[in-house]
Amino acid sequence: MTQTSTIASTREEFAARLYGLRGRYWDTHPFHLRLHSGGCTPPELRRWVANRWYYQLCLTRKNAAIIANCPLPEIRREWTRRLGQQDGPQEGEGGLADWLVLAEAVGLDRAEVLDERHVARGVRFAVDGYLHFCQTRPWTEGVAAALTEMFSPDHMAERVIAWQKHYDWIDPAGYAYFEHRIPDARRDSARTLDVVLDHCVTAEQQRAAVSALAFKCEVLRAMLDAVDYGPETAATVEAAEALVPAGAGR
Ligand SMILES: O=C(O)c1cc(C(=O)O)c2c(n1)C(=O)C(=O)c1cc(C(=O)O)[nH]c1-2
Repeated sequence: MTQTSTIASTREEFAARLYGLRGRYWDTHPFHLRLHSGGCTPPELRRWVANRWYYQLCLTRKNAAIIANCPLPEIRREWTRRLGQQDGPQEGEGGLADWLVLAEAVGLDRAEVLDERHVARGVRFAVDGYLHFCQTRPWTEGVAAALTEMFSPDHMAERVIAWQKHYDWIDPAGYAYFEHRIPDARRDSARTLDVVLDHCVTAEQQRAAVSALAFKCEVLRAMLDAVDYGPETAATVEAAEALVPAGAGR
């Protein structure tokens, strides 16, 4: 029988345990490797962008859930700043607006992103699972799950270089999202790590934080499994209704 330790790690050991999950980050997923090596077709690249939209949409809601679950005013005050990052101070500004510019830069219409027609069912389940996790777990675990951002800046920077090299048909205006996000992610993730190290101090809390970060790595990789699988999307109401024989039940 394996014994789970009841002795908390030191701050340094705990940070090393969190960094230890680096290998499970989505940068090494086969789809990302292919995307960065120039092996994706334009429709595949568009599928990645249209599916990531669903993740971007979830970010403000999961941050609001973390705030709702947190009893500490100083953390709530600080986390509130993150609510504006995707939504922006007004219409047409912020991360979501930048993502729509990216979508157009790769040849998608705004409408087909907004109506989520390309969102794969696996992406929907993975992202909804992440939101549910942040809504139902202690706030410290929601914060720990955001630590994938520690691994994201280099990956995002490599993405921009790879796309510019291999997909020169992309309108450069589309890179604004990553240009804004890379410095923000460096700053946010350093702060997120401090919050986790400060507030997860018992062996149990530290174990839960490591497991939250592992879960988030699985969420991100599951999204890519679904994007890699193909263009089949989740059944919409319209698609379900199309299966009903004409006149049936009417
Ligand atoms: O493009 C990427 O590879 C990537 C990864 C991640 C991540 O690792 O969670 C985020 C983002 N981008 C991102 O743009 C973003 O706003 C973001 C917020 C969060 C989070 O968990 O709070 N992760 C990420």
